[in-house]
Amino acid sequence: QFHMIKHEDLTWSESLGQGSFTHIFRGSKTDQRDGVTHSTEVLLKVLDANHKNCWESFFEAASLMSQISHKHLLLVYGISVHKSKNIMVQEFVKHGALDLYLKKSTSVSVSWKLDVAKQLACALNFLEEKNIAHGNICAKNLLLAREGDPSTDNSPFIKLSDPGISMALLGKDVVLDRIPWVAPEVLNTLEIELECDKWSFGSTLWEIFNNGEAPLQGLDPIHKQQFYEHFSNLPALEWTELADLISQCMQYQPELRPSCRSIIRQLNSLITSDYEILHASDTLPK
Ligand SMILES: N#Cc1ccc(Nc2nc(N)cc(-n3ccc(CO)n3)n2)cc1
Repeated sequence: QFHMIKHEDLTWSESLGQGSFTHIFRGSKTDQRDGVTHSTEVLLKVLDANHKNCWESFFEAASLMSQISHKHLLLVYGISVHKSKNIMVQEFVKHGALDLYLKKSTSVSVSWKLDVAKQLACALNFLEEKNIAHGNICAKNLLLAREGDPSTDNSPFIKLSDPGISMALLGKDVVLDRIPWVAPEVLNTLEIELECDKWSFGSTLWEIFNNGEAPLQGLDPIHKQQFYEHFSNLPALEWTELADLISQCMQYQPELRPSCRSIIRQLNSLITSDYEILHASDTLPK
């Protein structure tokens, strides 16, 4: 169910960082189509050699992304296995991960952030309709394909990345480090259900409206675990309507979390105009 890409058709460029048990590199792939050689810029995601036992889960995550296609889901061209290297070949998304982009950009507008939130909600709605749980929703896994330009007011465009290695195979320390994105019930079951993605969506909303700042970033794993044991909530955003949506998503009882349709409806009803005017100070152009 996968397109296999020959290793000799891949060119490797610089390292772009790492994820859980993976390294990512910029690169390119060449392929012949009707006798013509095409070279495409790609993102090469390599599974660490010392986590080779995770290769099924690594490729399962990729196959999830290539069995279904949606404008806000990352395109996976295929996989390449060479000696001990397991490689996922993804479309190269121009502006990279949203968390880094938000940290770098001094001020993106409230409507820009809402637009990104709506796109993520649409991607989740699409997955929910197919009864597919993603399991790793966070700003680091939102990729910015188009910046959107404040002056011409054209909007950003994001793509949701692959979920990566499944929770069951990640160590407890990695799972604890994913607090508060990982839903509380997952700590016991290590199983990902649709409701888990709603919890993660709430945490990702918090990140987006806190300019990419990671929630609970200062806490060590023990204190992160206590955050759940004490049924704590993230600090509320000033924008109460948005803070309400985040707390609906981040309810400890999974069945009480809103459907994607409800999330989309609530996002659409958030009036950016008065909020933007009320808080014009923190959205001044750079
Ligand atoms: N400077 C810079 C820069 C870095 C990366 C890209 N592009 C890209 N394309 C993808 N398909 C996936 C990713 N990812 C980045 C983190 C993750 C974790 O999941 N993925 N980055 C573009 C610019």
